[in-house]
Amino acid sequence: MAKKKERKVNVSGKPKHSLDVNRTDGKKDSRSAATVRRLKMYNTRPKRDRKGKVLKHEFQSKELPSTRIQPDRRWFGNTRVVNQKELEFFREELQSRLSSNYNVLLKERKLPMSLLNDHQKQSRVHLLDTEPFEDAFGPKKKRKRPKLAASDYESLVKKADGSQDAFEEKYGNASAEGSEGDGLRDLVRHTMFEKGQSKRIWGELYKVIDSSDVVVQVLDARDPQGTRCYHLEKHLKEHCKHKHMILLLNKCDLIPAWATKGWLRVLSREYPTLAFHASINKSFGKGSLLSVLRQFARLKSDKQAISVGFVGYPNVGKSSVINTLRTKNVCKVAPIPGETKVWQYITLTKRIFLIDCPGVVYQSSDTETDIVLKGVVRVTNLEDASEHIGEVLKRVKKEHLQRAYKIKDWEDDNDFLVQLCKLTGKLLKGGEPDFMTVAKMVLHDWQRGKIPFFVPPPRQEDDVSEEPNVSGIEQDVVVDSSKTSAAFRAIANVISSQQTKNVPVQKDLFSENELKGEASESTEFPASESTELPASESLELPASESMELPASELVEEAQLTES
Ligand SMILES: Nc1nc2c(ncn2[C@@H]2O[C@H](COP(=O)(O)OP(=O)(O)OP(=O)(O)O)[C@@H](O)[C@H]2O)c(=O)[nH]1
Repeated sequence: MAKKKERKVNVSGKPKHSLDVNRTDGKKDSRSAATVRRLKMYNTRPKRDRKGKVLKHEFQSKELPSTRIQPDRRWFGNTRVVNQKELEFFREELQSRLSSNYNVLLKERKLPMSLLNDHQKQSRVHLLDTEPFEDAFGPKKKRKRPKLAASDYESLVKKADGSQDAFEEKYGNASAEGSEGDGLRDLVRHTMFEKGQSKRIWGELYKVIDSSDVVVQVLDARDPQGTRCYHLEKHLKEHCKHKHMILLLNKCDLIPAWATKGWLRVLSREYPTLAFHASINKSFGKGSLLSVLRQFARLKSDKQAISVGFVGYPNVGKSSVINTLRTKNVCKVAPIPGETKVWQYITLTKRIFLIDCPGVVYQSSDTETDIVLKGVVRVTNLEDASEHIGEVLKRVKKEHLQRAYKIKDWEDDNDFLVQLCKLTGKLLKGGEPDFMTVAKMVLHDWQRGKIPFFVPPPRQEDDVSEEPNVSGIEQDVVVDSSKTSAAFRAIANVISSQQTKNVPVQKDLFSENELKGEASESTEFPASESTELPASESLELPASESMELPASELVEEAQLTES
């Protein structure tokens, strides 16, 4: 009889089995209970009949034994399955938040954004990049027939022609007109008219945007839409969804209060908008802007400090706004455009940094005169200033010009300049009128706001319900904390309360009628918002506006100009 093989005895008494939790085996790390459980799981095999059909499996559902779960590694990953309804709801909700300028996604990375962009991926399939033509479309093609909007080649060509015509009608004519209108002049346009458009300036702008959490777009209250940079807004919307943008209507002292309020209503439908008058001693809107910035700092509580970038057209008063906030001349200010050359960091409080940016102009169809009148070009550099005077005479009311220059009447711009030369004694040799000097004088006055001019806000009889969307500042979809919603509510309150304040106006610029202006005609402004202020008070600050920064919050100013 063969001797029974003796089992090896574990002399040490320590278990050695690989699936034993207590195994130490002389190694540093023993297997954890979870690892052992997992390893055991791999050992379970289904029970099959002779033909190989699964009869029973440990992981099979007891209620529905014949159901099998499709194996997929995603079951074990960090993913969630949602049904179509939930997905649609998510898409709609997020899309509406994204399209509103009052909402910002604070933590975009925590959202499955790819669910929104799925269709975009599909619409850009570059078939021939991945497959040879023969495989995709050849006679022995391996793929299904693509879905074409046309049944045969002719109708496809017809459709393509039709859409080309439609495109040309929409854009072609515009470009043709543009090139006709400007003609050769465009080619010889002085580089001076491309101020604020250079690569260097745009580089500065992008540096400021990249470093900012909140972007304040400063607009000239006299022509807010004309000094808006839509390109920048689009860029922020598309590429920097987590950055907040607010509009600041600066120089509101140069337009009647009803116009300021009208613009506030119109613009705040798109972005949170505040009115501002930059002045170190007698400012307006400083308190409101400071509290809005503080709320933004609260919103970004995960950061030590927030940076606020001031961007906008040249000469709209970006540096002046920063000086007003600091109650100190920390940035260079000048009545000429292009004073700020490089970006500049200013410390406002321990939690808020301000960044001044050089004025930026986006290429548009503006004529040379438009560019001059927007204050982009330095008047002293103009070769022929008198050619822009016609437009000034068109835009400014006659009574203002009569009052400013003491000229009673004129036939055209030439006659106006001749009379002005005589009145001011600007004559060349032989008594010839010095058009150049007086034209520059008028343009200087225009740029500095000495001749009253403003673009009135669009009328809004249409909708009472379409009140400024300040209440639209709601809590974010993602960060749904009470702190966030409190901050947004506070910002909304500041913005709406500013619309009921008395806006200071330089009274001597306008006639009584203009100051009352549309306000008296309009039913939109309640009596409490009357723009009427005693002359002595015309530039006084409302009590709540005289908000100073607490001394403790002010830290040493640090001007870090670009090295
Ligand atoms: N009346 C009035 N003038 C203002 C106001 N804010 C600024 N200004 C004037 O506008 C001019 C331009 O101001 P800046 O602060 O240099 O403008 P900027 O936008 O920094 O200009 P760049 O350096 O070209 O970018 C100065 O003469 C200011 O005095 C305002 O609220 N009211």
